[in-house]
Amino acid sequence: MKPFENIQEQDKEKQLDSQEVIIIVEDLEKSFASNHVLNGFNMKLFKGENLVIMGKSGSGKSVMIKCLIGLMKPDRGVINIMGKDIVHLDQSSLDELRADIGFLFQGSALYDSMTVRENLEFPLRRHRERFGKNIEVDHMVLEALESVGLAHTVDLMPGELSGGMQRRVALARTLIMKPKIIFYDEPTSGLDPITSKEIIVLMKKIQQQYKTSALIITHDVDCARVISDRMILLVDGINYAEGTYQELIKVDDPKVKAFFK
Ligand SMILES: Nc1ncnc2c1ncn2[C@@H]1O[C@H](COP(=O)(O)OP(=O)(O)OP(=O)(O)O)[C@@H](O)[C@H]1O
Repeated sequence: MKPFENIQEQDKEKQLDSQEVIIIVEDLEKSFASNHVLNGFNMKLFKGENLVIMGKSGSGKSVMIKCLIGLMKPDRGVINIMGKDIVHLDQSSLDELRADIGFLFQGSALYDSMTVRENLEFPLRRHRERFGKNIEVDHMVLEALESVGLAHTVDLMPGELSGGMQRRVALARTLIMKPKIIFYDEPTSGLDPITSKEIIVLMKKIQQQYKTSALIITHDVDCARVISDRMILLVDGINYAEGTYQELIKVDDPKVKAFFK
């Protein structure tokens, strides 16, 4: 099946071509026996943008992310992140690169037996060399918590926080590493609409404050509408349609329409 194309998107592509590209994915293929999950997926993430990828359950979003972070080898294709060829990178270079990438995954839970402060200190201690000997741990912890509006929870245990607050602390734990790119996997899943909105607003604020580039996987159309500068719809293992939310909702193609019902 030929990917859906639209003229506005091609114009946008020309405009975006002048911007710095942070991630390039070309012709990505990944199969499990006869299950062809990715069939030539292409993607570019531009500096400073929030790119949303939507795909129905089982469409290969997690497989794609695993390939991007080097946890899974694609069968074919190019993955380049900040100039590094991920598919052929050795383990230590991969670890180094991953330190520049923040993750907020569904499973990125806090450590229940540690206070909020200890949870945030944990990645800092693991990557101490990244910030040098004289890092001001207390300051960094509070700064990260302040940016998610939760400085007052620093000495609480995760169990004393609501689900939404826990997710914000997990986000602070990601931010403390000063990532250049953030991967969000279903950032609003399991949250009520009001809390989801708070997280979405926060993600937008973080993009502006930290100048991060973000790849966001979500099923949440509201989240996609608010957060995305651009969207890719993953269908049949390819980037079936691309564009801004406003462009895509006008597309008269049944597979595209199915996303916005
Ligand atoms: N390690 C694996 N071995 C075999 N098949 C796999 C493996 N990982 C993923 N798959 C298959 O790849 C397909 C895509 O899975 P993936 O988890 O990427 O979907 P997804 O789009 O993230 O779905 P969801 O939105 O439900 O999380 C599925 O058919 C899944 O069974």
